[in-house]
Amino acid sequence: SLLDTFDRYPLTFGKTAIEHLPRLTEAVGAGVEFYAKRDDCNSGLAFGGNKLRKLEYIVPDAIASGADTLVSIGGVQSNHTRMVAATAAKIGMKCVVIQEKWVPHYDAVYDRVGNIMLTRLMGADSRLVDDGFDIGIRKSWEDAIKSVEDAGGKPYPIPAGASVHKYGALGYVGFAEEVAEQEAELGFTFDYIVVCVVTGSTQAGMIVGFAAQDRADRVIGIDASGTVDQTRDQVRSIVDNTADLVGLGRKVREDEIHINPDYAYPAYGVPSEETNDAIRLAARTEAMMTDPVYEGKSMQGMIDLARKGFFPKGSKVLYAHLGGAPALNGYSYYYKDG
Ligand SMILES: Cc1ncc(COP(=O)(O)O)c(CNC2(C(=O)O)CC2)c1O
Repeated sequence: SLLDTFDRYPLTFGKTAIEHLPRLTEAVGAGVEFYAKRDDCNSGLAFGGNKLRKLEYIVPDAIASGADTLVSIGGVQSNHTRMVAATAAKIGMKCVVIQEKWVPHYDAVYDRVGNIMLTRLMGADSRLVDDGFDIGIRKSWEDAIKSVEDAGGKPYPIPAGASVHKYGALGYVGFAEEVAEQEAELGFTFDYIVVCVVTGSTQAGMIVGFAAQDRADRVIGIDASGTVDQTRDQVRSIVDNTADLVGLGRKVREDEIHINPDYAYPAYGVPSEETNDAIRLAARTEAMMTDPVYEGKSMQGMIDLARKGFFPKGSKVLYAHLGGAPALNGYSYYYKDG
């Protein structure tokens, strides 16, 4: 394995299930077989999700550093900060998370349900800040790190989505290896993997992992940031850093990195009617819950691309479900009539 020399701190139940989605396949009727790999059901830690797969390779470094406080950042309904809070609770560290105003919302309960409620219940110090959406390094996060030091604590910084962290993509290198193992059991291989991309190390890890299997170009990223140039740059740099770190032995080519910008509209964290239609279709055909910020948009993209013939007839498409359902509670006004 490309990960033999890296320590992993178990935060998940191990291999995540791959399931066939026959009713969604039939409803879309594009001659493409849909499957899902359920990283949204990967752990008992506060409803799980993709960040726990990433954090398994970050926690050993945090413990080795002698830190006592994990410090991270996200939007008000960030899944990432919820999973950092869960990790801190599980490993016995304190947690400070910055929740920036990444989404122009109008629901009165947006900052007290879903992810931020879970984060608070797990004892994290969740600090609301008015700064807007940006996947980059933020002053609010740097100030939080300093505030922990000023209070005599030992902070361990984790950037947004744990993406630009040195080890931030290793978890999803492992995802690619896991898929190959499961394909051997299934007796077939997937033609495409569809994944939501925002801060980038989920898709970047998959690209490096699948590059070792000569199929990096089968990873189709669906941007949900709405700032796709910044996301693309970040994916590129994480791919290069991670390829070096794991010893891939070659550079991943530009034409092996696919990020589709067409489904992030109208803005980060704001679902379009088409996004909500995709959420409803997956819910009604497979009882599979996706969210209006992330997975609803990658589900919308996968369905639309299938309907447009992007995937050749007979293709087997694997949907990477990365989590996100708790945020639905901050968007109830969209679904009050079903
Ligand atoms: C459910 C879900 N699906 C996909 C993604 C995108 O993953 P990347 O950030 O690794 O590209 C997130 C991220 N969420 C962020 C957060 O703060 O929650 C990092 C942005 C996600 O939570």
